[in-house]
Amino acid sequence: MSSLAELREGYERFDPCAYLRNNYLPPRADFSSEEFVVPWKLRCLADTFASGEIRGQTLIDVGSGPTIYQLLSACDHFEEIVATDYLAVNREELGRWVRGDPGAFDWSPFIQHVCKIEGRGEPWQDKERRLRDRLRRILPIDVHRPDPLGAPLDPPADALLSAFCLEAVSPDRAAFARALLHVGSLLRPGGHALLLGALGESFYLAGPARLPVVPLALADVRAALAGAGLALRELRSYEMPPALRTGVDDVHGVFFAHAQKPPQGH
Ligand SMILES: C[S@@+](CC[C@H](N)C(=O)[O-])C[C@H]1O[C@@H](n2cnc3c(N)ncnc32)[C@H](O)[C@@H]1O
Ligand SMILES: O=S(=O)(c1ccc2c(c1)CN[C@@H](CF)C2)N1CCSCC1
Repeated sequence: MSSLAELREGYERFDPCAYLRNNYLPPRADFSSEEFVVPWKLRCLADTFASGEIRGQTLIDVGSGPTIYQLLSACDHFEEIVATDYLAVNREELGRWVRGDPGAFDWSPFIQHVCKIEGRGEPWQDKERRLRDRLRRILPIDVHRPDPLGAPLDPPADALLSAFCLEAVSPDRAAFARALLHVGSLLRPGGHALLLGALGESFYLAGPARLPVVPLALADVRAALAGAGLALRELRSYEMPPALRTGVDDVHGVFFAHAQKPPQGH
């Protein structure tokens, strides 16, 4: 079993470029069929935001890493997007994309796919510009702290999103549940939490880093949400096809959870 110290040491070797190459370029970045993981994951988010129920001033993304795909549907429904990560190298990579620096990762295939499935005929450049305009803060975070940002978010977020973070930074299921409780404190009463994550994964590679992951089942996700006082609205899962098991990790599936913090006084 890993420890927090081992995890922190592992993340000091995390290479954002290798991580992006492993997960966000072909074969995993395959948009050709709804059966592949990218369309499934982006559709989960697009469908959830399409209702219009989840909206407000601020959405916080916990453990953003060097990626922005997870924010493409959200950015139409919040005035401000706050990205967060533990590593400066990831916050710097996000900053390069926001500024449109040369050499920043090209997310255009993901932006084009989201515009296609949202079905409004929106030019992908418009969505790219809107996310760049609304992604205004990129903050350090540690989900193992009761106050993950070091100070309360004022005002609390109207929505929280987190993708492939909590299980990838927790040594065991109890730590995963505690981390969810900690980040839940960033959310206002009545706010929505959207979680994407790995099922049955025990490790992943990011260049010289080999990171331990706590292998989760759907029951563990349910239990952690309940323990964090978040009422489950929807829980979906996807089985990773053999073609997408490329050796960069041993992920078996992906989950998508939509939960809600009870309104004040409940
Ligand atoms: C597997 S990556 C997920 C990145 C991105 N959200 C995605 O969907 O691909 C996990 C992220 O958690 C970050 N991380 C590591 N330790 C953390 C901690 N204690 N608190 C918050 N984030 C942490 C890492 O820097 C990394 O960017
Ligand atoms: O599901 S993915 O293949 C994916 C995306 C990210 C990750 C994994 C899998 C599994 N290992 C995680 C380590 F924490 C990170 N995917 C990559 C293309 S876009 C949709 C998400």
